[in-house]
Amino acid sequence: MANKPASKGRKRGNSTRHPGATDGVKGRAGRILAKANQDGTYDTALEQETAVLVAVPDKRQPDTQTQEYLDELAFLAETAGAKVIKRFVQRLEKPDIRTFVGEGKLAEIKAYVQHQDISMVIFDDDLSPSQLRNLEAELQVKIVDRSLLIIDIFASRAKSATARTQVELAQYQYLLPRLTGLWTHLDKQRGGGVSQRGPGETEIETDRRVVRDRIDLLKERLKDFDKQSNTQRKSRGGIVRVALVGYTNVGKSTIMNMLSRSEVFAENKLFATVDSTVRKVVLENMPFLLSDTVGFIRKLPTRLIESFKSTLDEIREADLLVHVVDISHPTFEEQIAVVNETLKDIEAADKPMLLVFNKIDLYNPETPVEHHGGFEGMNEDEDAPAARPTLEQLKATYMAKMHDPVIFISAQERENIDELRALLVRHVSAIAHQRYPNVHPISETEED
Ligand SMILES: Nc1nc2c(ncn2[C@@H]2O[C@H](COP(=O)(O)OP(=O)(O)OP(=O)(O)O)[C@@H](O)[C@H]2O)c(=O)[nH]1
Ligand SMILES: [Mg+2]
Repeated sequence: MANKPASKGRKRGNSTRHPGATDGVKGRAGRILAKANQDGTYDTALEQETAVLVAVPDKRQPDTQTQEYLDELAFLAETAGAKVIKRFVQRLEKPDIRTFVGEGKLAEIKAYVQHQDISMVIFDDDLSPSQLRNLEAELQVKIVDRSLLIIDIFASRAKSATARTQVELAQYQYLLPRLTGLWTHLDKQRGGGVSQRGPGETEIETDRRVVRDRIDLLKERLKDFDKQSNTQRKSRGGIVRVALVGYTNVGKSTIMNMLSRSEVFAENKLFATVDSTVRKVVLENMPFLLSDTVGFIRKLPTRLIESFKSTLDEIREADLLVHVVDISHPTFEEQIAVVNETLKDIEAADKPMLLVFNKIDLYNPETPVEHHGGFEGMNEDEDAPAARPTLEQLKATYMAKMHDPVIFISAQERENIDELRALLVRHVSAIAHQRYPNVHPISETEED
């Protein structure tokens, strides 16, 4: 499958490549933290990589929020297999155009990285190609930005041919604008070859062409997958389609498993699900298709959204969305907003929706809120801890404020699950009756 160009005599680094990566652009479209096996599967990194995180919030962003964003970045890094050793924060009106952080902070990070033998520096934002280059040259370690980290996790999780192709497309699209001569110093470091030189402009041009060709090929391949899945979807007939959507790690797969008694991979890591899974569920004689989809996250790279079009079609074509929220998460309100924004981006925002607040077993009003703007009525810009509302207060607030139906459950502790089922049946039936006014639900015996 690989479209391998003749090597230009440049020495190969460690083969941390995506199976489809081209030799000419070695390593760059590969996983940053894990090695691809011969069979195309991935091992987690053999030696644990150590990382420092860097955030450059603007001056108005409260500290607690910065820390929460960094908590999430640390969780992402951990999911990708790296151990976070330290966090650096620099408040700036706007990031430095050349090196993202200012000169002094850069020197501080450099000293730390060298002294502690850190293997990578992870930025909570996306870096421009030139910032990335300058930082690599300056810090002499792997530089990872938020997009690359997320794409890397997706790469380790994607199982189906479609998801793998989508990830590979995202990898090459990320890589293309970043192909420049200065990339090679890292390989020099790794390989240590004395005679290594950076590639000349011609080689870079060749690399770019190879990558562009690859992108075209992957897009073509995805079109074919699209055709196949369109046919598949048509063959599903007029059965009502429900999609579980939500921020990553909120419990979508757990709910899917519970409702469909299937075994979808659920785990306390970000992006446990990258492939979408569709199951037929029958509740109270009402059949419908339930799909579990990839979780959303703050600053999900748009490229990734674009390349995951086929996966996101499950959401786009659903009749009903079940928006799952982790109510125990300190920033759950922001997560709701991120999900709604992403739904808008993929043009799926105007669908009927049920809002399911999950993990009520973990919700504890005693835990002080140590961040800004988590709840109704809190001062958005106050850093001072405030009391959390009780679950009852939250329920009352949300029932009153949302125009979508709202339900509070614990998928893990099986709390309020019958109510969730009843709510689903009610809404699915309404859609089915609207579609086929004269057809009554099938009985269990007729099913299948
Ligand atoms: N305490 C508690 N944990 C839960 C509940 N529901 C799910 N979890 C846990 O939350 C973690 C994430 O659950 P998943 O079902 O994988 O979440 P997801 O939304 O599918 O996540 P992604 O696929 O990564 O987007 C797992 O460790 C679950 O066991 C719940 O009601 N209470
Ligand atoms: Mg999942």
